Amino acid sequence: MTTTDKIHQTLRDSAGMRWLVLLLLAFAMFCSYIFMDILSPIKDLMQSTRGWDSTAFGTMQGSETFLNVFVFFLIFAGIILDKMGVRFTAILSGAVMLVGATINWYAVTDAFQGSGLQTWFTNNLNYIPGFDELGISPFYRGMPASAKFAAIGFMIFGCGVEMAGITVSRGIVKWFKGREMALAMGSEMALARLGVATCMIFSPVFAKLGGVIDVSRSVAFGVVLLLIALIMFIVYFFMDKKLDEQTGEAEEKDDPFKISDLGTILSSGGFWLVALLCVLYYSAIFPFQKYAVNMLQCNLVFKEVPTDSFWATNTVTILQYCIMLVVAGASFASNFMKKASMKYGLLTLAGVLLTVFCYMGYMRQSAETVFAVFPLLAVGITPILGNYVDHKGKAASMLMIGSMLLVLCHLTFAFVLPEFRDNAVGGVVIAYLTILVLGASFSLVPASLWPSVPKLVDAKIIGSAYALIFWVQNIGLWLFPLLIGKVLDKTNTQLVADLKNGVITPEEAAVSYDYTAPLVMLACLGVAALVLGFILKVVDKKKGLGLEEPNIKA
Ligand SMILES: N[C@@H](Cc1c[nH]cn1)C(=O)NCC(=O)O
Repeated sequence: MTTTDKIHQTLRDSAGMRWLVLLLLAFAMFCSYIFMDILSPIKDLMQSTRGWDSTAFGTMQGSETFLNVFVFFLIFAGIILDKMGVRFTAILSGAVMLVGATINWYAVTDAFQGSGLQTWFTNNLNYIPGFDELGISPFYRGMPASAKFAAIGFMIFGCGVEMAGITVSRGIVKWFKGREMALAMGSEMALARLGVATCMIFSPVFAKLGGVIDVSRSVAFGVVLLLIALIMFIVYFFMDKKLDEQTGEAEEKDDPFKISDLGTILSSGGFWLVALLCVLYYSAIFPFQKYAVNMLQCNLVFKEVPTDSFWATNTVTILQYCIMLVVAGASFASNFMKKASMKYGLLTLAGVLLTVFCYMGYMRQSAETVFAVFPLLAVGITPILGNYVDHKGKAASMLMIGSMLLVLCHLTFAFVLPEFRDNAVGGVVIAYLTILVLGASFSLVPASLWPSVPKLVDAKIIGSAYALIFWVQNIGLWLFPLLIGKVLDKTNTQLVADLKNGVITPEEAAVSYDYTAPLVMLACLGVAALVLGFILKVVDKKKGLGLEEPNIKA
């Protein structure tokens, strides 16, 4: 390398620095995905220790996207990102997530119980003029005070996490454009999926640590991770600043946000088809994730796990997690090295380890370790499918196959799994197979949906297009956790009455719900997504949108 080359080299030109930036951004997203579902695997404990019935749980979980949807925060986040640039918005989103998470944590601590704040929240926020009339209030009369206050924290966190999502994507484009961009995006998404598996496994471990149940420990674990995420964003800030000093470019000034962009995007028929497919598909996935562990608890018989010693309780769980890291590492290495033989060798290894993982989960027999395989398969195959779309295309077909698998899985959970309630082995096998197929669906759709957006809108307005799709998606992510909770309480009237009359304990009630109705509702979303996928394929053929074409043409 000559002296001139050295002078012109920026941080972005160094592969090590580029991947370090990706690690910082992806790890921050990993932490935020952990917090997003931190309460999901302990729904039963929220009911037995904090009195959150399914409606309270669902209302609190749905509140995450409330401000994004109804106060249009996601659109503002897009504007802030355009005006202030990636590094400022990254730190802002990290700080917003941390503030929201801390409020959320305080709401579920013992200190909140019996405090003046609890009394205030019990007597107030029962009615929000305007929102109540429309039936979209994030609070209701009789909602436990801890759930109301937690919902406020989760709303603030939700603003931060969606802002972080669009900021990280823009950051990856800034550092990887013209280089390994698809691999970088796939790896970031894979690490986010690993975050979901991490919280499914570790949230209950923290809540039950030492045999004493304390749900606030799980949330505290998430808060600490979000603090680390903020530190990651701060380190990114300095690296990004250095890059701009080296290139002499002003940040993001070439792509400012204009209101007229929204009109351009909204007038595209293809954009609407993809946005609607996105809201239908993700509404049947992310809200389901919040109830899945409890659904398994209600449908499967699990062995009692000893709680007297940490290692007796958690050795298998920790080993499972280590195997999961190996699977994720193998998938990443196979993509990074881009060698077919290496890829299949590592995939075989991942398959073998996955089998061991499932067997260990079966031995350990707990709902959260069974469900933890769901994001695991997505970790393994999302980057590979992304690579397939890049080189072979077929995105519209993959959207249809993904939706079809989704319908199949929800119907199996609704009608086949309950038939195996008294058959410990059969039930766990059906659960594992269905979760693995659902994981494959969760790889097919994101890997084909997100790269299709640039084919439908102009590159100049891609940031606004993603913000708008996330906004439409957030409507479903607000509505469906809430609807699942309400439908659960409405279709389990005997259980709700027995709990009220003291016939059963909160512990028994928490794991005795019949999930058939909510699962059928989610399967219907999948059917609607499938129909839209079919229409998209027809429109693509007629109008030549290029969705079935590869991204990289030889
Ligand atoms: N809207 C984002 C992040 C998210 C997840 N749950 C709630 N918000 C998103 O959809 N990201 C894409 C993905 O596939 O994770």
